[in-house]
Amino acid sequence: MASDNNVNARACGLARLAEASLVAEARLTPKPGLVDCATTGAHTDMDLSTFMASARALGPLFAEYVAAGAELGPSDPAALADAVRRIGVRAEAAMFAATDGVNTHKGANFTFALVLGTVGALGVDMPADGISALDENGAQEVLDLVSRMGAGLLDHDVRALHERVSASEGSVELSHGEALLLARGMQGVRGEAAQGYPQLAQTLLPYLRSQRSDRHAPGSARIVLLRALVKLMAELEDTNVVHRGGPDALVSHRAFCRALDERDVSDDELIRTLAAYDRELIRTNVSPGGAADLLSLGIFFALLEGLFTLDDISY
Ligand SMILES: CC(C)(COP(=O)(O)OP(=O)(O)OC[C@H]1O[C@@H](n2cnc3c(N)ncnc32)[C@H](O[C@H]2O[C@H](COP(=O)(O)OP(=O)(O)OP(=O)(O)O)[C@@H](O)[C@H]2O)[C@@H]1O)[C@@H](O)C(=O)NCCC(=O)NCCS
Ligand SMILES: Nc1ncnc2[nH]cnc12
Repeated sequence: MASDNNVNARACGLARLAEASLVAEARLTPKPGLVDCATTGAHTDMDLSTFMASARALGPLFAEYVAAGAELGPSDPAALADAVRRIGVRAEAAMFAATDGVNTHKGANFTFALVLGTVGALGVDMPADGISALDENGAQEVLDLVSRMGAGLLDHDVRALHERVSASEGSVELSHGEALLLARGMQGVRGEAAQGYPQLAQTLLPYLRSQRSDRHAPGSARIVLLRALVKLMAELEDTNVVHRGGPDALVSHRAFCRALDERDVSDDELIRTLAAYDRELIRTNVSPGGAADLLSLGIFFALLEGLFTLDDISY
């Protein structure tokens, strides 16, 4: 009985950190093209309250992902993927119910389902005062199991998509990601998962770890996370950008962010530049939602690694 209580307590604790990561991402300001405390970015159907309601609705399902992982363990990635996908369908429904049908976190839910199922399966604990729950090797072990689960899901979804298209007489209803997969071979969030979220492992986490020295200074986390977002946007093949602005929009978006990252501007100039870029992406209706999701994931790993506390990200 005690072990069940421990599992439930751990599941709820880790789910709270994941939910807090979604909130910290939504509240980070200014984010170009995205919903934050200042603007709704390139979105007319959602605002910060929509994201808060979405995160709150996903919280209990996040705990279910961890508990499912704890029950199954890491030995059968396909069974674990199947278990979290079944929960994920309910989580997606809970999100849409909380947002009146607006897609706030569909991609984030997919990503956190795989990651939370994995941390449950690997027995990752909650960080305690000054004690991290995960080190760099542990983070890579999580991403390796996520990659095995994601590869199976990608293969399944690509095969199912082609079967759907072949079986359909005429037009078939496709999501933005499915349309880009067929038209351009872009694998979107499914491809990121199948590769073990390379931008997280190779760019985002190394950068956050390099900034750990003054992480608790007031306002530090906000600036560090804004710079991290720029690094992500410079690299990510974000299907949101493409489905809204076409492939050329992704090329110019990544070029802008790469140049901004390389200039290593002052904090004040970073804020001014991102606020101005937000106005530009609003004008062109471009929203890098995929990068926003990966930032949420990076915040979650940073909490587990003790790089941030919940106070640090309560800006
Ligand atoms: C696996 C699914 C979740 C995939 O669903 P779908 O076929 O829709 O997949 P995609 O369109 O390819 O991407 C879904 C979202 O993933 C985010 N994303 C995009 N590119 C990347 C990337 N390279 N890396 C990581 N993540 C990426 C992005 O999500 C965020 O943006 C959305 C909000 O932006 P918005 O522009 O408003 O999006 P739309 O409403 O679609 O556009 P408009 O109409 O407004 O213009 C929001 O989702 C953010 O999270 C992509 O949108 C699904 O098939 C699935 O399996 N569902 C079952 C349930 C489940 O998840 N199971 C648990 C795990 S198995
Ligand atoms: N803050 C945000 N704004 C718009 N789309 C998002 N997808 C994930 N986070 C987002």
